Amino acid sequence: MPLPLSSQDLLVAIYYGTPIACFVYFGLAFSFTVCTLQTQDSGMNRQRGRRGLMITLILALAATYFYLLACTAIFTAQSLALYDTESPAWYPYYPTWFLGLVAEITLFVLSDTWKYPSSMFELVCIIIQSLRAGAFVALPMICLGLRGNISRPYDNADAERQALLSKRLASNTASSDENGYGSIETEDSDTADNTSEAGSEDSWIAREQQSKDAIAKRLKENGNWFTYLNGFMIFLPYVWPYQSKRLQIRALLVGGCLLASNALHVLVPRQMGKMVDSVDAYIKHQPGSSDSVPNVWLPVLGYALLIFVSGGACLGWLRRWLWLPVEQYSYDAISTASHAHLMNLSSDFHDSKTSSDLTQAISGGRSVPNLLETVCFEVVPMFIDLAVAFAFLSTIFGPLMGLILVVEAVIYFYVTTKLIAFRAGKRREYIAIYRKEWNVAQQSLDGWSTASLFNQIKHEEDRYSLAVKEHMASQVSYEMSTQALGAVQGAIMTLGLIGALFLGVWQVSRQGRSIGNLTTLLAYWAQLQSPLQFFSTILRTISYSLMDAERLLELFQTKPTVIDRPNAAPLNLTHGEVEFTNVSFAYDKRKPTLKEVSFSIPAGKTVALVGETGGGKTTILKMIDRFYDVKSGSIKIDDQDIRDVTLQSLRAKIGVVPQDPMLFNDSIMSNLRYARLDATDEEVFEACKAAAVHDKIMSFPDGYSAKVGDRGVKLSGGEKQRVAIARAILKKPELILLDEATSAVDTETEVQIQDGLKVLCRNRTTFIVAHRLSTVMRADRILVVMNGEIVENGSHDELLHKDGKYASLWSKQISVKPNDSRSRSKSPKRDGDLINDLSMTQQTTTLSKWRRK
Ligand SMILES: Nc1ncnc2c1ncn2[C@@H]1O[C@H](COP(=O)(O)OP(=O)(O)OP(=O)(O)O)[C@@H](O)[C@H]1O
Repeated sequence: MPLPLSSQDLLVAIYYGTPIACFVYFGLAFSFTVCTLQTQDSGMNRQRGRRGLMITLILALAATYFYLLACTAIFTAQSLALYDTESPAWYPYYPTWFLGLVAEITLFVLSDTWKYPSSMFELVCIIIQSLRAGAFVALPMICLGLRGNISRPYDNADAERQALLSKRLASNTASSDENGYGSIETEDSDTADNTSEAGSEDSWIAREQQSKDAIAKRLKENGNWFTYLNGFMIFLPYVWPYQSKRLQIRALLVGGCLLASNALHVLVPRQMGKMVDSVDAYIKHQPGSSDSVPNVWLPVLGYALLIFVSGGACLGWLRRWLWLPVEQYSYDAISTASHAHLMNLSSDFHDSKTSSDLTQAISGGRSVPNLLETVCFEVVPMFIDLAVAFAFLSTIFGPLMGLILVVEAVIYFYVTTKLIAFRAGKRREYIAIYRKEWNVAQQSLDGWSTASLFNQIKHEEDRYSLAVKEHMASQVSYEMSTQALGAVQGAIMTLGLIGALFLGVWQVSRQGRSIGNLTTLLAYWAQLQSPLQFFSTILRTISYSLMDAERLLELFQTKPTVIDRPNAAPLNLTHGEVEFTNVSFAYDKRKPTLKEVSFSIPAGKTVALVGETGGGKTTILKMIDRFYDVKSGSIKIDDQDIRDVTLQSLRAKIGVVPQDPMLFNDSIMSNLRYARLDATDEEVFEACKAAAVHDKIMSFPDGYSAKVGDRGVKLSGGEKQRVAIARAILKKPELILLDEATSAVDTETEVQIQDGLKVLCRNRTTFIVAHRLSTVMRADRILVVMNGEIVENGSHDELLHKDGKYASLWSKQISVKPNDSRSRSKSPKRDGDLINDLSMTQQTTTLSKWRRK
């Protein structure tokens, strides 16, 4: 019985509309769950059997729809999503099953064939339709059964919005074979366990893992990708030129160029089709017919024009020209901001980072503009291209052609993402082995003299040769996995092209479509493949840029711990009296470094800090120039708490000679002038003479212009220390901190330096840290620092008299026991020298004198 027209229309509408509605709904809802990290609960993986049943049922559904590609696509996508998601949120699934059920029942009822099945085929169709309806009912029931089982042991309210990261990323504890959706599917996402293993050996891998963990942690805290990405808004002022209208216009014009490129991606193949059609019409034109002769040159000109506009000579060039200043603006803004931020962070930050961490943090500054450029210039145009292509191909060749494209793209993206994750393990292994080879080479070359001394050159050769072989083997494995990725991608694209060609050729040969249309299809299809080919590169760029951006964000969120208080005044240093009151401090709160340290140093006096190594002497100096702030208590200079004065004014008044002076890789002159940039050459020479280093410098072939090498490696330890002393003298500070300033010089040079130091320290409050007690015995006050406490305080004579810790240290240094009776001569006379290495006889005499008293 023929159906009324309205029922026919309804049938067609349901037949085609339902899969489209399901496709759109599932796509959007699933994407939303991914972006908001929504999951059901973590108990789902215990129900693997039932989940497997659901996946099988959905795949069977997909297979039964072989004649309706959209349905096959949607149910295949559902089963893949379910397979990939450990704890899925179900709302993207239920409505599609419900719609499927309603559509099946409606089609079943309206088609009437169930009443009078006229053939075996129709009977089979009825049975399949019934089974499908049954599956649509069974699926939610299995699902509800799962939820019922899960809700018992788990608190659903809490679990409802758990982050669906792969376990490793989310918690950094358990390992998981599967990546949850919502996780960052980076190249390395499946090889975390290897990472932690290699991490201890390879800082690069460890750093990468740290960034991933940071991303996972912040993602979990934020609850969804939108808020997570919103965290990067802190960088917006550095990326978007707020201050410059000119640059803003340029950026907008670049957007225009991109849209023009999208349009040209359609127009060029379309024009090619027109060109072919015009040539075809020209060939077919009958001489003498009433139709005008088709113009073949106009379409050619049009095509040539479009090709020119879309090429690097026009649009490409224009886009680059417009964008370059914007790119430079963001590079300038973000690099200088991150450098300035780093330079203003406090000691606790700098002490905890390696120099490569810090330089990477600055170079990572490019990551944010990179990320934005990749998304704006590659990802967004690629998706616009695909959307336009879907619309264009569906219009010209019908919805089936559009569907072929969508299916190809979805499969391509899915498989590429999975294969990239697989390849990541190989890549990590390859990089680790490559770096190992490099390390072996470097170590053996660096250790050439040791290898020669121990006659191990052959051993080093074998070691390197083995490392090269391992490298080669791993390269084969990595290259093959890369080729496999390319091969699978190529196969998917070829299958897509074959599908499109079959449909196109069929339409041209059987449905009278023009040959130009086929040309358009071929050209357009080929053009669409190129952005897809770069998808894996884009994915990797995004993944690395995101990691770098995360590091940069962490850096920007780190605040300096030592800062000027509001209304801090400049330090008014009149005399230089220093007072510590109950100062406590700890680098790590689990282990106190200074405990209730109190002492007072009158203006212009010299105080020496002595005691066991690691006792806290250097820390006391670091507290004075506020490399760290006290945790409790206070430090006052001339009655001003140093936390109430500006950092700049405090450090301007202090001259430091550190334990291990750091010199810049520049000339000696530049290093010396660093103390006072406007110092004249004569002043520098005077300072160097005072530090007994002038003659030494003059003996270098390049004199003061000699380069000191990285961190001053080209100078001996003693030369470096003397340059550091000269630098401190040049600064003309009012308070002086000498941290084992002469530990690396010989006794003779030390005697030379003492004159310079005498000049430097005269009438200035001076702190000296020293291990050689003979160098500080003339100090006005000696503080013995043990385990973070001042255990003794007094002059050299007083402390020897006390017969305590200092006396014991002194006796050890001069190799006599406290009650040794060998020495009975007189104490050395005070000559006012600050630093003086006494002869052994003198030292022994001094101690013995006090023992006798
Ligand atoms: N930046 C830091 N972070 C963590 N701990 C630190 C840091 N600097 C020093 N320490 C620890 O603090 C303690 C005191 O160190 P400090 O350098 O003040 O000792 P010191 O008395 O000067 O030793 P030395 O005579 O060997 O120079 C030591 O246990 C040291 O390991």
